[in-house]
Amino acid sequence: MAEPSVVIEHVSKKFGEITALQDVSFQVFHGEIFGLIGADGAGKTTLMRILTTLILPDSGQATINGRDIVSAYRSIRERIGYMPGRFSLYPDLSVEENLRFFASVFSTSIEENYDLVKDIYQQLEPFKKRRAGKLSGGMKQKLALSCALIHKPEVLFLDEPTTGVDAVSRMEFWQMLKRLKEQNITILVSTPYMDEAGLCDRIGMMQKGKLLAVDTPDEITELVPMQLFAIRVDQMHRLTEALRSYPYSASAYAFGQVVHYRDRRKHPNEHELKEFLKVQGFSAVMIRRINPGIEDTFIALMEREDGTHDKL
Ligand SMILES: Nc1ncnc2c1ncn2[C@@H]1O[C@H](COP(=O)(O)OP(=O)(O)OP(=O)(O)O)[C@@H](O)[C@H]1O
Repeated sequence: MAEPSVVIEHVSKKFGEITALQDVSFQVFHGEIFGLIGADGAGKTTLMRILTTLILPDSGQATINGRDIVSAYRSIRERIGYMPGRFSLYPDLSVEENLRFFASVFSTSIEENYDLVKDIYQQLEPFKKRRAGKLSGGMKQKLALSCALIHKPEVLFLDEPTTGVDAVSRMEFWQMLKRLKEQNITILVSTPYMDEAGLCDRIGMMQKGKLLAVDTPDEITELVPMQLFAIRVDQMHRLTEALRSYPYSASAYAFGQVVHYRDRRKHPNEHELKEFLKVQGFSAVMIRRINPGIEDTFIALMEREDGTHDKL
């Protein structure tokens, strides 16, 4: 097992009455891509801000490559890169000026660490005189990543780097992260996209300031044993509600073109379920057994945490 790079122990943070983080503990290993997933307000940004030494935790501790985030904040800042969720560039500076600025803050130059950003920055070079504010979403994101990397950080913190970015740029971005990982950079990245969660080495699922689970994408889907069905009918808009009223229903939610239905019996009876739906007036009922994905597991864990159903 690799050595831990980021160690978080019992970190809590409140803003007035709001609990942003509650007793969060986990580790990120050297050279790992660790994904934090959670809805808006789950506490992902607060955790990133604590780890990047921008705000202090109320309690608990954390270290980055052995350095304490409170007492050693200066040396940590030299060793990490941070790409905040909000636009972090200077819109009136050109592409090149932005990168030069971030390099100078860390007393380095573009030339000195060009190798690390070359893959990414090459794509921006034709636009290097363009003002950052005038770049497309995907290009802004590449520039922000270049700026976060230009001082050759040991650990990279990326807060929802692909939000609002088109699908192709999202894919390219993840390929870049894989290449950075190969250079032994540890990456902690938050994302609201479940398909991206599947690209991480391990993921942490967060809800309302709590860490619900940490595991590899494959293993995490085994955390909540469940029998899941993908169901399609002629009148999809009524289906979720009808399934929720079925006496054995644990949960039902729309999932793309189908509804994912979880039954709370050990050995659910598909035939009965089909009959029930027919009596409810549905036709062309198609029921398929499926294995839970990351999102299904996350929903099940959230429901369990919320106590919205105690049937699992
Ligand atoms: N400076 C602050 N003052 C007051 N409340 C805050 C502050 N920062 C965060 N919060 C609250 O703490 C909770 C966690 O917010 P946080 O931004 O960490 O969540 P998040 O998972 O990153 O979501 P988002 O994607 O919306 O940023 C939210 O309820 C938020 O409103």
